[in-house]
Amino acid sequence: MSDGMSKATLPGLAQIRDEIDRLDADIQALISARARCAQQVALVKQAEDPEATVFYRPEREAQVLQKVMARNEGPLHPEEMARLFREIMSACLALEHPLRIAFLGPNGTFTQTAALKHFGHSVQTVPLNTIDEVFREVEAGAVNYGVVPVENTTEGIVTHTADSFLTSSARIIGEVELRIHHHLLVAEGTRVESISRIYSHQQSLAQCRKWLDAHFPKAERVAVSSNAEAARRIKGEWHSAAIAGETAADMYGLVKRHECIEDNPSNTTRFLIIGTESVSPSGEDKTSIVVTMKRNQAGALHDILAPFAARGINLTRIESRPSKNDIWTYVFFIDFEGHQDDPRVREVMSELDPVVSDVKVLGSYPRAVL
Ligand SMILES: O=C(O)C(=O)C[C@]1(C(=O)O)C=C[C@@H](O)C=C1
Repeated sequence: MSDGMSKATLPGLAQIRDEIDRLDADIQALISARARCAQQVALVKQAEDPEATVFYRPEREAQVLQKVMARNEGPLHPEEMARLFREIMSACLALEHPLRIAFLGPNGTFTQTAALKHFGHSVQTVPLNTIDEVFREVEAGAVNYGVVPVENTTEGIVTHTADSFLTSSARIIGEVELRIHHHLLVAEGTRVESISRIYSHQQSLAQCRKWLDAHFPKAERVAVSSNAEAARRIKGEWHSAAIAGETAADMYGLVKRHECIEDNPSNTTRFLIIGTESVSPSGEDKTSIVVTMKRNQAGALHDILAPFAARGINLTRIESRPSKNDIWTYVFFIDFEGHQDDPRVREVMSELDPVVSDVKVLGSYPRAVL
């Protein structure tokens, strides 16, 4: 016992369980009281803006989770405690207004896991076939928000997501990071010696390249549209395996033959939450912009970065992509710390204006808490 309680001073099992029952009743009453507060909040929000009531408030949710973690005294880990509150808030928000969240499907993808990590389990997740469709459904208002992958620590930027922002009116309203663990999955009864084909998404095959070279050098690697699709395919193929995550394994009733086979143990993917509203400052925010350079402009990158450096604003990502409009012109995707309403950020934006051909704010949003 870590707190020095010896066996002799421990209360009996029945007594401890009585105490747990009492605490559970208290916790339950408090959660119900909290849920009633959320119902009142919903009425206030509706009264303030009856035409376009915005129930989901990412900045407030981030603050609630930050407070939970800051005041946590153990023995539960701060992130574990925040995850519990994540679910309580998710249930409270569902009472106010149930959310529909589109994600890059099918069911069982890492993107769905990211969506549930961000919004909690009281939302309805809607699988869509492509990143384009997620953007379209969000813009059309057919769903409340969307979740798309944007970068991976091993494989870099998800170009399709980045390029979608060039033409879409959707805004970034949040981010979520997920540690990606890949497993080699087989159908019940498949013998490892008989595996001649391995299905997965192209990015996952790349993230497990060294492991595959070492363990299955002869197996054919087949890229499919998602890890969940790979898992679905091997259900009836006794000579095949799939590389996918925990959720897909559970969903399709597969056996994990080898666990955590990713080459980089800190393999992490960052996802963006997209919507149509702008988010108020939370105090711990990031802003994403896309800057179109002028053609053949000497020192262009320096001109873009100098205003940030002058104000000590930390850049968290900078990525260049070909602009879709003109050959040999480029756009820069830049993420930095701060909110677009911060005076320092406003100054940077007004300094950028004359030195670039275009600058578009994709959104300011709370830094990922979990
Ligand atoms: O504070 C609010 O605006 C609420 O609606 C309450 C609450 C919560 O449960 O704490 C629920 C949903 C919002 O996204 C943010 C917070």
